[in-house]
Amino acid sequence: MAQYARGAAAVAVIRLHNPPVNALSLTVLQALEDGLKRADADPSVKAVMICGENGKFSAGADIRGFSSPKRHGVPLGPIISLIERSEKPVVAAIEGIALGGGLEVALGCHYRIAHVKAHMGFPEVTIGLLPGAEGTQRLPRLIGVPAALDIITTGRHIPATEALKLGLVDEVVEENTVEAAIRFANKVIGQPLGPRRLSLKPVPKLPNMEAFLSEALVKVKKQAHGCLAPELCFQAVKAATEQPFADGVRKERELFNILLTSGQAQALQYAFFAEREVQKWTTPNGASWKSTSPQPIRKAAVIGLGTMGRGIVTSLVKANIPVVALEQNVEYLNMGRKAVMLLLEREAMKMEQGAQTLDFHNPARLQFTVDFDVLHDVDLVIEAVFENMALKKEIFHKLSRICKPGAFLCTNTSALNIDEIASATSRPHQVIGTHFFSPAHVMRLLEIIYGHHTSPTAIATAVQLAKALKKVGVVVGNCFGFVGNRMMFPYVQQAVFLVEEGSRPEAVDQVLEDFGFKIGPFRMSDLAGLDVGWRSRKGQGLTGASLPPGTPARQRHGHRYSPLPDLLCENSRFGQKTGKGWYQYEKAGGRTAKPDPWLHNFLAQYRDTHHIKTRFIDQEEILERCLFSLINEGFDILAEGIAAGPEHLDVIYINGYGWPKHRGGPMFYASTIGLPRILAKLQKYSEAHPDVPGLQPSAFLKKLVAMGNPPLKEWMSYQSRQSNKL
Ligand SMILES: CC/C=C\C/C=C/C(=O)SCCNC(=O)CCNC(=O)[C@H](O)C(C)(C)COP(=O)(O)OP(=O)(O)OC[C@H]1O[C@@H](n2cnc3c(N)ncnc32)[C@H](O)[C@@H]1OP(=O)(O)O
Repeated sequence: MAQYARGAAAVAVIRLHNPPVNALSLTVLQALEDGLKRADADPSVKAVMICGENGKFSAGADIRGFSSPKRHGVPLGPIISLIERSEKPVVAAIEGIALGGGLEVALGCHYRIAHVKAHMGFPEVTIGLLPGAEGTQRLPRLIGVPAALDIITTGRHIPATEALKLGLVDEVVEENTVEAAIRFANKVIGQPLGPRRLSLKPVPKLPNMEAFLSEALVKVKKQAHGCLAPELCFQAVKAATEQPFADGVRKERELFNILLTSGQAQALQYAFFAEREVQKWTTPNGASWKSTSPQPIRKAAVIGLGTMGRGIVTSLVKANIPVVALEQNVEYLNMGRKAVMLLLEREAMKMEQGAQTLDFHNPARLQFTVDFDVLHDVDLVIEAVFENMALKKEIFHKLSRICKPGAFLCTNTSALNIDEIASATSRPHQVIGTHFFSPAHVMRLLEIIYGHHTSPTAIATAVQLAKALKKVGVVVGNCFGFVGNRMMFPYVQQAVFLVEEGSRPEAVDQVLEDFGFKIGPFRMSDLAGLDVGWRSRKGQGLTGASLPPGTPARQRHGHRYSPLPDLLCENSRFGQKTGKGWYQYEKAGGRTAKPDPWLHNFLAQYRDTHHIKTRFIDQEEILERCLFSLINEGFDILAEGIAAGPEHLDVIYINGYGWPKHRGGPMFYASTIGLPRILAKLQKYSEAHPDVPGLQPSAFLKKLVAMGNPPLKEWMSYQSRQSNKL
């Protein structure tokens, strides 16, 4: 709702009230309209001030309302016009946030006063929409086309100080914003309102508007990766430059409706709520966020300053957590120190642009050492050495001796068994997996893996750490590859099988990049380094010296196996770092992937050697075999209770594996395709390839189809406790 009250003297106060973020529900909008009409009708009211309850103006329209079948109700646009038409000055007092429809309300007001810590923006593009309450028409009239396009097509939040420079707000205050706005309203009583009505203003002209717009469109399309909303946001702003206000509003509405019914908006809004839902973690034995408090992390340590360790140290410093960084010897320590300092200097430069500072030259905040004893007083250790169980166990054994009793011991691993690592310590309840993604100071995902003995407090503390690092922490159970990599294995395996059968790396990558992945599986493998998987396969006895003599080249444990990735490594093709992998690069460390005739020849010879008849593989088969095998593994993960729900898998894939957010994550995508279709296709492909377990439909998928393809929200109610492997 919105509360109506009288402020000092002749100012009516309308306070938006809908905790926690004052979203503009139908009730709030109705109350806002009633308040405006009441103020208009009262001759003793000379001005109106609109603010939000609890130090937040408004987070905009209620996002849940967009997918509600009863969406029709009080529309926001007309209420904003009502505010603008008021004959009494209306002042917005912006505290906390004014986002989306909230900012549109503020733009309808004649004046805007913001608190210095407030943020504003039009994040609609991030949930697949555009500012559909006349915002695309008012904002360019107020701050000009370049700034409006930037804000509307990126959805970025801008701080009040920037808003003041852009002319988006009239005043920024450090004191009580509501009182300042009431004083301001009193001062402007009687002043002409015409020039303050944005719908009456012309859009500021640019000397080269046409050229500017065509360049801007190219940039917007390039960054969109198949997402519709940025381009339609652009079209709406363009309409403001070409048409009168009323026509621009009509165009805005038309584009808004296209987006609303596109399916992408639904996917992006699902992703928005999924990200919040996974914060409310639970485990199969009943531990949960509700009943567990995290421990404070006042000081942390990172062991190992390779690529991952460097990124993790940088993340911790950025989060203002004092860090001890440890390496095994002085040579590695110096190399690590240099690399960390370089990363931090770059981060400091970026932060200075946003008027923030980064303190990392102070040894009390960042200390480098080779001495384990220095870790005696840290609250949490993140071990980030390479994937070697024996080494990790040795380190954890040492840590459990040196660290203080309450310290949490985290291992950054992408696949190894948390329980086995924990077994090397005297405190397995304080051991937890924290799987960072590279580069660790950039990537948002943190997979948090609890073992058999991990305490709820350790889980809560790791979740809290993720928040402090501005990451999305997703809590999952312990199995080989956890959630993300476990689902990735069959996906990459299919990509390699497709190449064996007749496709090419560039063809497979193209299909998956057209689908919306930032990078296809072969480009990704080249970037990560082919030797990483090779080492792991050697460790598992799948290749290398420990392979029993006589093992068929293309079979392991009775299942199909492709030795192609091993053969590339045997030819010293490790990917980008060696300038050759599935592609060729301009030099070792180069980044521009070019199809490689050597590889094409090599593939032809390989197929000849193994009597594989090359066949043409179409895009549909590439997409389905890669994606459906990944999704199929997801159903097994859900059945085993490794993740609490499909949202977890989707958040992991969007934030850690470049899955296109506008497709909502793999499990959401599966729900939009329809589970019966996925099952039928998997059945078809598994009949053609009976020796590939990843294509055998998951029992849980079959069960859901048998239960009538229930909506994603209901899937977990069909999971049986017996199949829980935790
Ligand atoms: C016909 C024309 C109509 C429309 C034009 C207008 C369109 C719009 O306005 S679309 C909405 C645009 N606004 C947004 O996209 C803002 C989304 N929210 C956020 O970015 C963040 O929530 C926040 C910055 C506002 C706050 O962040 P934080 O403090 O980290 O809290 P949470 O994100 O955890 O949010 C708390 C709580 O609030 C729920 N929530 C937030 N915003 C909305 C919203 N706009 N509608 C509905 N619910 C919202 C969020 O889900 C959390 O709820 P739970 O605690 O239940 O998970």
